[in-house]
Amino acid sequence: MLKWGLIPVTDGKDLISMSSKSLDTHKLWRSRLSPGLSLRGLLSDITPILEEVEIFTHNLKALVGHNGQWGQIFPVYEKTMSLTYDVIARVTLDLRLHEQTQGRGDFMRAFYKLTPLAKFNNLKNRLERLTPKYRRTVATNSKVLRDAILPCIEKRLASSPDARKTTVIDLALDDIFSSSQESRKLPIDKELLNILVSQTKFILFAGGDVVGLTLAWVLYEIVKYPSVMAELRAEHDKVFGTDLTVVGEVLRKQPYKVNELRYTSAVVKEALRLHSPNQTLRQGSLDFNIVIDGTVFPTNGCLMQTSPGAIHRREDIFPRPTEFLPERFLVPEGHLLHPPKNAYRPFEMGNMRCIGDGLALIEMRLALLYVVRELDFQFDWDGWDKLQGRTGRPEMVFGERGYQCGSDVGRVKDGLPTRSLVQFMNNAMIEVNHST
Ligand code: HEM
Repeated sequence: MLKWGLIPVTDGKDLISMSSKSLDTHKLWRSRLSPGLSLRGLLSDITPILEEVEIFTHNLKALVGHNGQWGQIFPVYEKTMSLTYDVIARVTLDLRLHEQTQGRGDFMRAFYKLTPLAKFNNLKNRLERLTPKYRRTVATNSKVLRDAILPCIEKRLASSPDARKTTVIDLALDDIFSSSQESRKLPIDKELLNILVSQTKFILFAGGDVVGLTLAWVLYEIVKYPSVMAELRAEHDKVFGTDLTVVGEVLRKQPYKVNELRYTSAVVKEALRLHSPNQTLRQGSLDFNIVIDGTVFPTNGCLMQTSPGAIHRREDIFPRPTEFLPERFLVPEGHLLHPPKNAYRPFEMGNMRCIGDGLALIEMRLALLYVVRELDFQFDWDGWDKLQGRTGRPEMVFGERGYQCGSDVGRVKDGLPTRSLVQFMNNAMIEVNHST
């Protein structure tokens, strides 16, 4: 069922689709794709992530107001999304999308034509797949993606055996060729090439929107809680010193320093607690039943859904559930706020647990490190309503203008309309050069 849903995006040759057919194949490919996303793999070449975070910061700084004023309103979600796709494409395959510098390109346009076609297998959706329009959309846009991905894979294949290899696909290729008699060169088996294209698309699908969304929520929460913002800035000063111009240099020499940002990490985790994916899906099987109060529920032929977001807001598990309390992730075991074992699960658990959690956490920590000491933010829904010509009662959920809406992983209402301002530090305004 999951495989059927993913066919328009990945041709059904991706990690999740593999799990529907054979858990062993899923396990093998999971082990091949994981090294490039491991903490060690990512920190061994942090430059691509840093470069993209630096562009993100530069772009936000370009939107501050002049003379210490708040700048124009912009949906910050669009910026966080461009950042995450630029990062993930580089980390996966050294594919440069340039979404942050050149705006929406052909690749992402094609990608976003395909992803809404990932749907449940029901009569209506089966009929849709028979239409010429559906077939045309899939064929045209899949070609755009393949034409961009294939040359990158071929370049990786052609690279010298001694060249330093850090991307997800590079390390997967190392594994494939280390266990076979063949050497790492073209041409390779056509089906293997198809699988690599499919896995690349799937990694973007699984890890793109969700990181962009979470980062927007992190910003939302830290603006709501000024004491958290202050603590973040204090930690950044403590770990990296107060000279903001050397942060990149320090990180390039000592990437492991990012692990010293314990409070920043806790802030990201707490934002993920409150704004977790609404659902995750697993394929049921003959050998897996759910037992509730002694009643056995077979799962074969069903999709099972969990909702980490709902668990994370249970008061009996997470006391003061609606408050933003990063200290939950800093207090020792046994403390009332310490999350009980297995309760905190934004990346889910088990053999299909997220393999991109390390990248997500590093990227968000770095974005905060670069941005919060340079800029202040405010969210201006009233100003946004005016710009959109909206009148009438504002839409709210739980008394807040900022809420999650939309389908799939969702999006932040109105893309989180934001204004930014240069941050004052040590009574001196940080220089922001509007012309760069
Ligand atoms: C805040 C960020 C993220 C969240 C909340 C998240 C959440 C999840 C969850 C809940 C699952 C498990 C689904 C299930 O159990 O059925 C999952 C799987 C997965 N995620 Fe993530 N993810 C994030 C970022 C990423 C990133 C950045 C990548 C890639 C670079 C990624 C790649 C994957 C892959 C490949 C799987 C499938 C694993 C498998 O089937 O073995 N994710 N993610």
